[in-house]
Amino acid sequence: MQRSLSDMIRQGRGVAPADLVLKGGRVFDLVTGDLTATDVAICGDTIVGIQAEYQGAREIDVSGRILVPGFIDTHLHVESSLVTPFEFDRCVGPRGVTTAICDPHEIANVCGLEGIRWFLDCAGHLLMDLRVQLSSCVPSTHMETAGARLEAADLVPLMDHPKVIGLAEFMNFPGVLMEDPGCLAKLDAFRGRHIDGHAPLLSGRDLNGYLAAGIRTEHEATSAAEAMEKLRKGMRVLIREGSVSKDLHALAEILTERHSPYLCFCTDDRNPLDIAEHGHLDHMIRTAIALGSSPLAVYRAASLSAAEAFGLKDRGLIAPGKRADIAVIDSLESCRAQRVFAGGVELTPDAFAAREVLAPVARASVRAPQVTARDFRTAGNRAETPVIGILPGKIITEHLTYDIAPEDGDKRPDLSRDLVKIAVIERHGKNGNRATGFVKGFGLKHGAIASTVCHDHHNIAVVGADYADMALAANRLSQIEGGFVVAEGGRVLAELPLPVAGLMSLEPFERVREDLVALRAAARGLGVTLEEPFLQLAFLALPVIPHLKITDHGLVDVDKFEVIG
Ligand SMILES: Nc1ncnc2[nH]cnc12
Ligand SMILES: [Mn+2]
Repeated sequence: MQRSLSDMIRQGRGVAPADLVLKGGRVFDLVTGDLTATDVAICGDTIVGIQAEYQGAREIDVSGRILVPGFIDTHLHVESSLVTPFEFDRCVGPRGVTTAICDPHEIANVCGLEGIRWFLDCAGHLLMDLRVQLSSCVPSTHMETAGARLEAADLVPLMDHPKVIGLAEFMNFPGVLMEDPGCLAKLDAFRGRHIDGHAPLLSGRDLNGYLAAGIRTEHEATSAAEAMEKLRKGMRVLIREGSVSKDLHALAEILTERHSPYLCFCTDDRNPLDIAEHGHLDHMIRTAIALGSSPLAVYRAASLSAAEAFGLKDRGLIAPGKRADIAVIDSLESCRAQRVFAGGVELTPDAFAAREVLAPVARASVRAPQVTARDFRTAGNRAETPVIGILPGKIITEHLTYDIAPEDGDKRPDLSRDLVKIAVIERHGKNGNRATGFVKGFGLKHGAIASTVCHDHHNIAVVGADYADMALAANRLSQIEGGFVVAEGGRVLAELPLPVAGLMSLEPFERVREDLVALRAAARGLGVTLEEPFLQLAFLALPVIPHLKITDHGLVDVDKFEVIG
């Protein structure tokens, strides 16, 4: 909690004992790169003294440890962790993540402002500092049916909320370039404020036009060349390592000390299984150093550069006057957090247990039509068929074309060519739309997988080799308030209910991790070869990521920005 100025001045000067002193450690100085042996004096939520000896009302011995500024995830969707903000706080805080800048457009696509307000309310009860950007593109385009629509007038009343930094990722980049009135109204309302970007593969003059609109960051860069063009044009590049989008290896070469002030880290969408198995930003730090980036460059990206990119001047260094966000780690290279302090509060099980947990919103959010096997037939008299090509570890898909000859009026899955059926079913109770298509890359040989996590409109996505199993999996989602289902031979093999908006579980993150292990095993039993099939499925519906996607309106050629069938 915040102490008086007099208390902080006295404790910083050492004329009064500090509230807390971390003694005997070495601080990693992200300005000079030095590792300096020093006590760290903390008064309330603020660091007040370093590079001197201090006494404290409470003293913790951190001898042999290294102290680094708390890590900042600069772009994520908490919903993609599949747990509530409270469980997300408890899951990643102890790994050193003390600030997270989220875009709640997933829940906003289901229940609009109610979801954003719930996130803002939750943010006031967490130990980490969760900042909530205002979702700029709900729905992401005109080519999908979402549960809500947000215009500039909906967002402006929230723009000065203390937990709001600015406008969240402006994904509808075609809408910006085409001067869509709704897009321009939002950009105008937030003019001069922080606006996050999302412009995968956009370059040249069109990128210049997009940036001229005041958009400042990019987390969708998937190659070093793309990232360098965007750095050179003044964007902050947020290097991403999520559960599906894994760009760290491709971008590690640009993570130099020279570029590090303009580079940050983010996860975007990372589930509790990957967090448990590999880590969160701590995983990115370990990996980036192992790939050859210097610790100075890497820890700057994880904290100081992020703080400066988002105007969070009160953090990013272990220095007097900064928030007491501190990770006590074993070594720079392994980055295993031994103790973590957020705003001077140590992140312990008791501290998490003492939080007031708010009741969820958006229950019973699945209002989809019941479907039958017949609903998955794909009519068509031309054999030439567009097919979504999956690129493992990417959310960018290929626009493939295969000849699939209709049989008794239906284009059926062809497992010999790994061409399986995909469908999207509108589930917000708006119009009952259903669209079908083909996808290559799952490896699926039997059964079906269904999900209400279906970026970003979060309708029902179902992929399968058997229509009856597809119907069973899709209909089961209505019974469990949404989530993931694996079905085969007329039976549900595994499921993970996500009753909050059809996106988040009410269970502890440890339980969700266990359920994900069972789901992935069940999916592998169907022949699925993808490491993360559920999020990979979820992204096949996102019409602001090139090249071919599918929504409840039909197949979307993202490059042409139109529904093609
Ligand atoms: N959840 C998400 N929504 C929109 N664009 C994304 N790119 C990666 N993750 C995304
Ligand atoms: Mn994005």
